[in-house]
Amino acid sequence: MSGISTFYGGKSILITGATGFMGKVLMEKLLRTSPNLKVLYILVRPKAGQTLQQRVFQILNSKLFEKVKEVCPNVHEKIRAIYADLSQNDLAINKEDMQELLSCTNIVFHCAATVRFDDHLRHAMQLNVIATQQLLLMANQMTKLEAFIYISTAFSNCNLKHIDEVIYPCPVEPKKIIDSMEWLDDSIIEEITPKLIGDQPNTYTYTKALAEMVVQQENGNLNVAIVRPSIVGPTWQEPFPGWIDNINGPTGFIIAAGKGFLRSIRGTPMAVADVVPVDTVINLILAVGWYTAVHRPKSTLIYHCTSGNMNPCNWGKIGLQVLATFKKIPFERPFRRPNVEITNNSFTIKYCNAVSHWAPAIIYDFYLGLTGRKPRMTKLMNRLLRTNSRMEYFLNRSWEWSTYNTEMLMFALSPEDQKVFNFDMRQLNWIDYIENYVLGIKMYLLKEDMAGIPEARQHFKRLRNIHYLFNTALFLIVWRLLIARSQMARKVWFFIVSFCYKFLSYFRASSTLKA
Ligand SMILES: CCCCCCCCCCCCCCCCCCCC(=O)SCCNC(=O)CCNC(=O)[C@H](O)C(C)(C)COP(=O)(O)OP(=O)(O)OC[C@H]1O[C@@H](n2cnc3c(N)ncnc32)[C@H](O)[C@@H]1OP(=O)(O)O
Ligand SMILES: NC(=O)C1=CN([C@@H]2O[C@H](COP(=O)(O)OP(=O)(O)OC[C@H]3O[C@@H](n4cnc5c(N)ncnc54)[C@H](OP(=O)(O)O)[C@@H]3O)[C@@H](O)[C@H]2O)C=CC1
Repeated sequence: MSGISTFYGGKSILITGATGFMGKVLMEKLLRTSPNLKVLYILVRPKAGQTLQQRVFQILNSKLFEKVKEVCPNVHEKIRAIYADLSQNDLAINKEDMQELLSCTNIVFHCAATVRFDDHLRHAMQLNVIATQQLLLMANQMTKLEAFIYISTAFSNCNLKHIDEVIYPCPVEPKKIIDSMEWLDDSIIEEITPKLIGDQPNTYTYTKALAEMVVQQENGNLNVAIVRPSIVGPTWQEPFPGWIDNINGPTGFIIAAGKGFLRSIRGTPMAVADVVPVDTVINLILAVGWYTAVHRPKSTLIYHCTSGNMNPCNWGKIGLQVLATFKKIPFERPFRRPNVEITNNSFTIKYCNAVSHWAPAIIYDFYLGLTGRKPRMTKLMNRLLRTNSRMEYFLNRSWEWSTYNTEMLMFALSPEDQKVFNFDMRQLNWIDYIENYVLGIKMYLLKEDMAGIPEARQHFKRLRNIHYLFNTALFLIVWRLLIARSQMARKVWFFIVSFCYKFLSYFRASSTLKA
């Protein structure tokens, strides 16, 4: 039996962000490997017209939880959804619930955050920093608490090139920024944001760095650890490969490429693509929870969950593999044949933007307008290019993260735990992973039927033929115009035709002689 699974048995565990991408995988793994855990408290807010219960019901009835139900049929009873809104100062948890949390919780996994790069600093501060402070305040009053695990990001110090598993001080103390949020109005905050965030690329990485400082400063005597994953991708192995449910990070680009909207991405092909599978991240988080509670390290340990140092891949390779996979597993009804170049060449970018992005979008919108439908392609193109510009910072740089603590933890695990809670990135085969990534997007995000693949392949062939036909026609038209207007073009044309004629005559003569 796995020691980590046994450890979580009988425990009351509080998870924030359980309805998010990583939170769902965290709940799934906990319930599947420790079905005898006491209770999972999850802090949830109502959303999109759904109550807390409806949201939980929907999650538990999704494909992700199918295996859990086999080992833990009473899974619904194990989850206690508690109303909370992390954007409110007291987290909006009612008194009775608060009492129960304070007296029963053994472990806290704090995953909730706003992961938008361009959030208003006030909102990002509230969610990522102030809510973390509030949770620490609660944690300090939890009588049975064994460990508090904060999920940060490997990019919280992306202004540095080499990042160690330490907390780096921020230029302005988090407390000062928190205080200033109370009296500064939104427009002033907007004005001073670039100055405050300094060499951080956005409010997300900035507030995650501040939150780490808050965790360090306000942890009292708690057993605290911080996990820093890099770019989290779909599941690698568990509960099945390729599961994903949002379009963050590279996923949105893969969809836009597969549907034929996106033809070029501004980035450096050789830059390291530090993607880590979500199940690997969750395995590390659970191992960290166990280690922190059982071994009680004297200081706050930080664990990097990255791939670049152990098993690097770059954006260029990912792009090529994604394109190769589209041939095997095409998306349905693409706008054009998928073909993407990741480049920093400004001529190529400008050419692609004009010819491959804006021109088809404008023509298509014109066609939609003519046929009485609402134009939408130029709007979509605008958003895609804006998203690319927001991600550019991460697509043009490579970082080195040290992973001593993560490696130390790997050795601290029993052989059984190393298997059940595997976070060894060296074992990842990128080709298989990317293939499952594309497949997962098709099945779980786009909800396309696999039975439609032969038809999609036919559609691809038609698009390819249209592409060749269009290019040939374009070439002939341009050439015809050139010949009509330029003496030089006529000479070149005459030379090519006479060369071909001579070559053919020579070929025919030599074959007649042989016969
Ligand atoms: C052959 C293809 C090969 C492809 C491979 C190469 C691709 C390389 C991509 C590399 C990306 C690198 C990312 C690195 C990130 C590292 C940072 C650290 C990791 C983390 O800790 S955080 C988790 C990740 N966070 C995010 O990914 C950002 C979240 N999103 C945002 O911040 C905002 O959405 C964004 C991108 C700033 C856009 O904001 P805005 O313009 O206000 O638009 P909306 O949010 O309202 O969305 C509008 C529209 O766009 C869709 N959308 C959102 N995100 C993406 C996306 N990543 N790709 C494509 N489309 C996206 C969104 O759904 C909306 O569509 P609607 O139709 O609903 O209007
Ligand atoms: N995904 C990635 O690539 C990476 C993520 N991380 C970190 O991992 C953690 C989880 O990320 P991920 O799962 O991708 O993020 P998601 O955006 O998928 O999930 C965010 C979670 O936070 C919750 N949340 C947001 N606002 C509130 C609020 N006001 N009140 C209550 N809950 C709220 C969301 O709830 P709701 O469903 O109601 O919106 C959701 O459950 C974050 O801390 C992030 O910084 C770190 C590195 C990379």
